[in-house]
Amino acid sequence: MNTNRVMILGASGYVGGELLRLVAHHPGLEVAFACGRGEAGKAVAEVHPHLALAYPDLTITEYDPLNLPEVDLVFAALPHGTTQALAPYLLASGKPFVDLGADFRLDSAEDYATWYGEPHAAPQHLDDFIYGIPELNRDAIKGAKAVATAGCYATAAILTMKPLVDSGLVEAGSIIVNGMSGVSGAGKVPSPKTHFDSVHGSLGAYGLLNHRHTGEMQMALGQDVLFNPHLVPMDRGILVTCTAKSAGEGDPLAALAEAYADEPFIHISETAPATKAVAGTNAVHLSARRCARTGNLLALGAIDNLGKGAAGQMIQCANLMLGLEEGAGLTTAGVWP
Ligand SMILES: NC(=O)C1=CN([C@@H]2O[C@H](COP(=O)(O)OP(=O)(O)OC[C@H]3O[C@@H](n4cnc5c(N)ncnc54)[C@H](OP(=O)(O)O)[C@@H]3O)[C@@H](O)[C@H]2O)C=CC1
Ligand SMILES: CC(=O)N[C@@H](CCC(=O)OP(=O)(O)O)C(=O)O
Repeated sequence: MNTNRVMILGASGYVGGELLRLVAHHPGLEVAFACGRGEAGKAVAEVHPHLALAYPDLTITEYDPLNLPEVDLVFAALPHGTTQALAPYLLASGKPFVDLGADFRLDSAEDYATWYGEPHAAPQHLDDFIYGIPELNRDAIKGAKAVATAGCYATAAILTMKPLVDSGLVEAGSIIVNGMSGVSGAGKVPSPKTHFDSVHGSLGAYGLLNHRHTGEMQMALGQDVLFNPHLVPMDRGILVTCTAKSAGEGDPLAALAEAYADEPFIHISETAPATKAVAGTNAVHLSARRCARTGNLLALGAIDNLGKGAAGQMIQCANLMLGLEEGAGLTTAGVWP
């Protein structure tokens, strides 16, 4: 397999660290530049000690969007808003670009303003990006120069509910997504809400009624969604427990099995999924059933927020864009316990 040289923007962050970890074992990618901001000048082994053996000589560097080096693909795992300023340069360079921030995920500048509370700074480039969930948009991603990979909660909720919606099993507007995330979903910089003392031994809801991932869920599912996120005292993982009123008699588990029969990263089971089984992987574990008493639908999905919810999905998209095998570098099995 040819080796493609990649540049990682945000390499000193949590997702950037996960990208570095996955690229270290990828047969078709190698890290040419690992870029950061405040951590520039430090060794990768200092910023990410778990990667010391994989990258003994690599240093985090600054980057200049006006002088992008010769690379085969750019990954960006930067705070929301940052790539709106970078996109014009990256797109002009013609280099394949996989973005993880929310800047180019939504269909319109109006939707972005609704969910992010600020005007979009580069609305002319919204149409240049394909929404990055390969199980939904594989062919479009293959031909894309720029992909905006989905948010972590959104990935879990969309993959869990879309087959049920597409099979006509869901009464429109009745979907409720209860999402539970590990604290790494909030990035590496602690806040009063993510401080150890706030999270340890506690479970709380946040972002009620207006969490920004609701917009992505509604865009992909084509109907209103009530999304209830919760912060869980664990490092990694997202579980979504979704309910909806039933609009048909079909079996929701069969709908999942049929929709994802050929999907290498999706595992369907009668057993309710849990986050630990997907930790460190690109796997999506799904289950669904109908409540015999109420007739309501229940569907569950588990992913690693840093894996399929972030770096894993970015690499899956990059593989498609570069013409590599879709699962290259993503075959890691989980760990247990
Ligand atoms: N964590 C998760 O599970 C998921 C995160 N995301 C999204 O991915 C992106 C990255 O998340 P995450 O890795 O958790 O965040 P972190 O806070 O852990 O890392 C942010 C990275 O961006 C760099 N950075 C910060 N501010 C700027 C800036 N103004 N200009 C350039 N670089 C900057 C930091 O560099 P330095 O530290 O050197 O200053 C660091 O490398 C975010 O948009 C996030 O919403 C999406 C899905 C899941
Ligand atoms: C636990 C936690 O705080 N999770 C983040 C998840 C979103 C995120 O990381 O951003 P993306 O939109 O890029 O996925 C949050 O609720 O804001």
